[in-house]
Amino acid sequence: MILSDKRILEEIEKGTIVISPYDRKFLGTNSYDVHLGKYLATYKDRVLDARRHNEIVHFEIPEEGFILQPNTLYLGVTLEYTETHAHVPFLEGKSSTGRLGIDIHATAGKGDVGFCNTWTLEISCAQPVRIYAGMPIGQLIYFAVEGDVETFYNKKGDAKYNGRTVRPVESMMWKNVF
Ligand SMILES: Nc1ccn([C@H]2C[C@H](O)[C@@H](COP(=O)(O)OP(=O)(O)OP(=O)(O)O)O2)c(=O)n1
Repeated sequence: MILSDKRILEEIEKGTIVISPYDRKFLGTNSYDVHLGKYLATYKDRVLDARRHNEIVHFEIPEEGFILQPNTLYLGVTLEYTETHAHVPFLEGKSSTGRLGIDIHATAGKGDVGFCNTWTLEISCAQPVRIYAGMPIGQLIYFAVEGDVETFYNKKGDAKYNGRTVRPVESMMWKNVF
């Protein structure tokens, strides 16, 4: 079950959903619009290695915007810091973003109950496209959970992406043992 606008508002009032900054006008019928933060990053190396810590270089989107190029993975970040303590948050693109040929996540759209942070975006594009800090980029939807949660993401000792990061966070796949 996906939460409606009224339910999202109730959860925000209870504190079980936190979205910061928050503006009522960004609440849709059953989603909340999130915006692109000013930091982007790209990997230093062209060839990535899933077993290694692949380092990234951060940069700021200038006032006049930044042109994304195809065949490059950009890491972006939502302007919004979020906390979701009782539901499963999902990050989805916006139709208007998709119609510009922009993908905002690569395979990972699901969040965990207890996730507290900004969202890292794995951005790619179909053709060159200029993007701007602060533009609407995606939407959060919230699912009700069936059953009790044993380990909330923010209580998991090995959670890789919890925290309060204003810049995108690179893959921590290297922390998995395989
Ligand atoms: N595009 C996305 C998708 C998810 N997340 C956040 C919300 C999730 O709660 C958290 C962890 O996501 P996964 O469980 O998919 O990631 P991993 O399994 O790789 O990491 P972990 O071992 O920490 O669970 O990352 C994010 O910032 N950006």
